[in-house]
Amino acid sequence: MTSQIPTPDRRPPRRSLLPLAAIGLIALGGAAAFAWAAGWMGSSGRLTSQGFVDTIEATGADHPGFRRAHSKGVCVSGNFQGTADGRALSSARAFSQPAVPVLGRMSIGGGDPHGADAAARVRSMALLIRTDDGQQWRMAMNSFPFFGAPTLEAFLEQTRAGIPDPATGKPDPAKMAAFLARYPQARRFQAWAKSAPLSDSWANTAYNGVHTFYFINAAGERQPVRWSMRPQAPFVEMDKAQREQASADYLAEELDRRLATGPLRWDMVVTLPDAGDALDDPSQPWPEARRQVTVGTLSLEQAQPQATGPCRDVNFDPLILPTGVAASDDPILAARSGVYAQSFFRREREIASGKAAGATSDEVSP
Ligand code: HEM
Repeated sequence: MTSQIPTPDRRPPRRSLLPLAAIGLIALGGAAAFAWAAGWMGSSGRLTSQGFVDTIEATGADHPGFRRAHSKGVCVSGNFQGTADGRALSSARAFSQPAVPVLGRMSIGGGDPHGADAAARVRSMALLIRTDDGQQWRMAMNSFPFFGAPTLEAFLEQTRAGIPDPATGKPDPAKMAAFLARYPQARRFQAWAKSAPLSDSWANTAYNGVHTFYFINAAGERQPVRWSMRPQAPFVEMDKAQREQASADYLAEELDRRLATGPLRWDMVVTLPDAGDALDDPSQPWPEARRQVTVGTLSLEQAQPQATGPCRDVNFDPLILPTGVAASDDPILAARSGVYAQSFFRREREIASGKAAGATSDEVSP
């Protein structure tokens, strides 16, 4: 791995510590009673990002200084080049500036910063695109094609179902069964998780933004989109036996080998909905036949361990958007901003107070 990744702006993101007051509006009737019972509401009675992060933390061991989710990853860097089709849909400078510098992070799902790469069902890509007009576009995408829960309350219940039972040290399967009974639409995600083949690399995996955003062009026209990064590297499946034999840092090592031979590229593709497609529920996929437009190419050139790399202290808040891109009314998207800020605050405080040796050494694994 190289050490030439440019140092990012370490100022707190503009939306850091954004309270979940807005989300409080959705806590109506039974949902509010449920959230209170679930421990997600603070003593003020409001929904809080602190409560959500507390719940995530309760699902596993403490790892001071690390992200509370997607804890294991590496920093990457490269550039983004927009297309004419991208410029027609959005006035974001990322589509018109030649080769915009990108700082990113490739990660695996889960809260264990020392977990086995190949065992992770979910792989991820986060990007910070900084354009020469002083604006930033941050995004955090996953390998799943749609989210696993239709609402915040549902996702909280799913997260709580993953908290180990003190009697067994393992999550109680009855709680996950209760979640699926209450939210049958979540079975679609379970089916994806069981059946979708895993690739043998971060480089040949597609990453999906999942939420709806709006692209706004120079004429002020607003187009709903969902974006994905589609790898130019061909898909190669990694079967169960190969995954079980792989080293703990398999994905990072494999990425280094590929980068040593040249840049890795993804096409940024946006899907446009038809009337009636869900705009505010990321658990509802849009039909495959919807129109798709290639709006840019991402090239990654370098990687670096997160403990010493510039992505460690970045909050890839998906609501930090440039002019020309706007958030939809998806309440899960809105909630992520506050929850990520809370996770960021906790991990940075642990690092600053010297409680996070594992997150600051130059070793990714202990
Ligand atoms: C309410 C729903 C969600 C919650 C509560 C949640 C929670 C979190 C938390 C706490 C972090 C760590 C943030 C940090 O410390 O910087 C995180 C990271 C991440 N999340 Fe989520 N998440 C949610 C939904 C999603 C969705 C829908 C996606 C993708 C489509 C996603 C993708 C990611 C990625 C890629 C990262 C790692 C970003 C990085 O590399 O820094 N999350 N999430």
